[in-house]
Amino acid sequence: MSDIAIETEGLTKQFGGFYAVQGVNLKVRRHSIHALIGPNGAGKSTCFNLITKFLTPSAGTIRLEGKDITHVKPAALARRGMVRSFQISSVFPHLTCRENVRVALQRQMKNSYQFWTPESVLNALNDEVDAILQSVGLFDMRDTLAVELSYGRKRLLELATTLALKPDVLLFDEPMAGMSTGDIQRVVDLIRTAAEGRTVLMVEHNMGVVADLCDTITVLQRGQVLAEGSYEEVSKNPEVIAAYMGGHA
Ligand SMILES: Nc1ncnc2c1ncn2[C@@H]1O[C@H](COP(=O)(O)OP(=O)(O)OP(=O)(O)O)[C@@H](O)[C@H]1O
Repeated sequence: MSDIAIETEGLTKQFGGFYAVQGVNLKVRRHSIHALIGPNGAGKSTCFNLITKFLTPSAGTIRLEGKDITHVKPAALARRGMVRSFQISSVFPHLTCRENVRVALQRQMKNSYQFWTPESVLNALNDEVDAILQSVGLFDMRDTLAVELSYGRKRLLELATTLALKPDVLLFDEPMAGMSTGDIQRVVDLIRTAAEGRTVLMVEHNMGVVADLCDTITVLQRGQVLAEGSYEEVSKNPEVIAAYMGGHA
């Protein structure tokens, strides 16, 4: 078995005549933490949205564990073990933290439509729910409605619901965006823990986080791969430095 979890070949997205992503060949090693970085407008979000199937590529292929997923629907990806985190939509505002995580666990157990599941069975899930809430630091707020949580805590709850799905591959789009310094450190620690035995691909602007957390970094510029390697390697690359200076980043 190859050690590549996600692979893109010639990945391309055109908007009108404009190439937002052009011929991107990406290899994300299994059980690594891989970041997509680059100056504003480099094509990171487009690339990420192509891989998570929120956008349809104009050309190219995407493989997950060697299987072509180019035409697989986003909802079907979760069943293949690939889950995109930090979608506000993954949290139900009028359910408590506990209920939110429980719903996600039930989804993972493919019980989501069994509304008649006896309360005793559901209660058996509570230990697992509480363990997940502990791990993200929300145990004390287990009975609080999601809508009442601060922004940072809502994001932690989203991470909890994502972890409850037990994904093999976790995808994060700017997981630190809008978070306080304290929450950033918590999420860095959480992602590091969550990444054990999993593959993580993320778009991240915070270079401190990228340096601290990521094994491999792909630098995009004008829709193409400019450089790839460890943070040490790419941060010394003169072309990368020039790209960031040009982008005033
Ligand atoms: N739906 C769209 N229609 C037309 N152009 C688009 C569309 N989405 C993105 N683009 C363009 O594609 C290019 C890449 O955008 P993208 O958002 O992928 O870059 P990015 O690297 O994520 O940037 P940022 O760091 O600013 O989020 C930009 O020039 C953007 O204007």
